[in-house]
Amino acid sequence: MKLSLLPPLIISLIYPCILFLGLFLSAVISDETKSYQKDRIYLLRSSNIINEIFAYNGNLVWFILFSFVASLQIYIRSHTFILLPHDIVDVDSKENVRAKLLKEYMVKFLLKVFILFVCFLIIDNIFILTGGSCAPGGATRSAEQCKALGGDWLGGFDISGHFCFLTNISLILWIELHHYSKYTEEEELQSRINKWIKRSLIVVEVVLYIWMFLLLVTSIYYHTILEKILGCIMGYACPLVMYWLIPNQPRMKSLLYAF
Ligand SMILES: CCCCCCCC/C=C\CCCCCCCC(=O)SCCNC(=O)CCNC(=O)[C@H](O)C(C)(C)COP(=O)(O)O
Ligand SMILES: Nc1ncnc2c1ncn2[C@@H]1O[C@H](COP(=O)(O)O)[C@@H](OP(=O)(O)O)[C@H]1O
Repeated sequence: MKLSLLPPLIISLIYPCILFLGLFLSAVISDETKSYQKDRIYLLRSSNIINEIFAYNGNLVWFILFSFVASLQIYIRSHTFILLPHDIVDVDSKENVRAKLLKEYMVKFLLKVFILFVCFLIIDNIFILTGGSCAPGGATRSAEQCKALGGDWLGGFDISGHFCFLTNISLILWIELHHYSKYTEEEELQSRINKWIKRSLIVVEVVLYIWMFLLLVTSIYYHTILEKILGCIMGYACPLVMYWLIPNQPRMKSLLYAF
């Protein structure tokens, strides 16, 4: 069963499930065992290559995958116009569809950047306000910049950036994959999709599963319970705005989206 065929509401339940599974495992595994495992098992360390590539460079990974899925949707939706008899659809409407969809995806990208910027502004300032800082003596108020400066982000209430970030970027891709799967199914286009596109979509889903794995590790081995729960809740900021708030505001939807 392809997860992307499930309704977005069902897909969005994946992340609380990962959180609570991790919280359960974290509760049944002793702190000594968790500490021993983090020291001995490479994939549980903060410096592991999967965390470095898919979390710390997650924005680049996400941008590549989002650009692919967006381009695919723009192509397939305007391509469907080409399949219709020209007396129904003229070239202008095909170009018009492409322009509208391009605008929609540029807006979605900007919204993701802006919403994550606000989320991490909140996370980092709560950390600072609760006594946290970048050590040694770093003046930065950003966890990301602190890490870039080689500092240690210590001492405050540290809402999980991994849960906030990876849940947001994953849900955007899951919902776009759902829109694509639903459209190709409705238009009976599956047989017309070449194997390279199908293989590329599998790569997108593999990355989504890698992000799920990272979040399970986060939930078992890192942070306090409340830091993870709040991080997971903040993980719904982008999908709520992009796929619920705007689509349910007709004027905003017509201004910002294609249809
Ligand atoms: C017309 C459409 C309307 C759109 C709305 C306005 C659009 C305007 C666009 C932008 C507005 C200005 C916003 C400024 C953006 C400046 C660029 C940024 O700073 S975006 C950065 C957001 N932050 C992230 O993406 C953080 C990613 N997080 C990480 O990489 C973290 O290191 C980690 C989560 C992987 C690990 O966290 P840590 O706590 O362990 O360090
Ligand atoms: N799945 C995971 N794998 C490895 N390290 C993780 C992780 N989830 C969180 N961490 C580490 O836990 C710390 C806080 O993460 P976050 O706030 O993003 O949830 C970060 O370590 P550092 O403090 O060494 O950067 C981060 O790398």
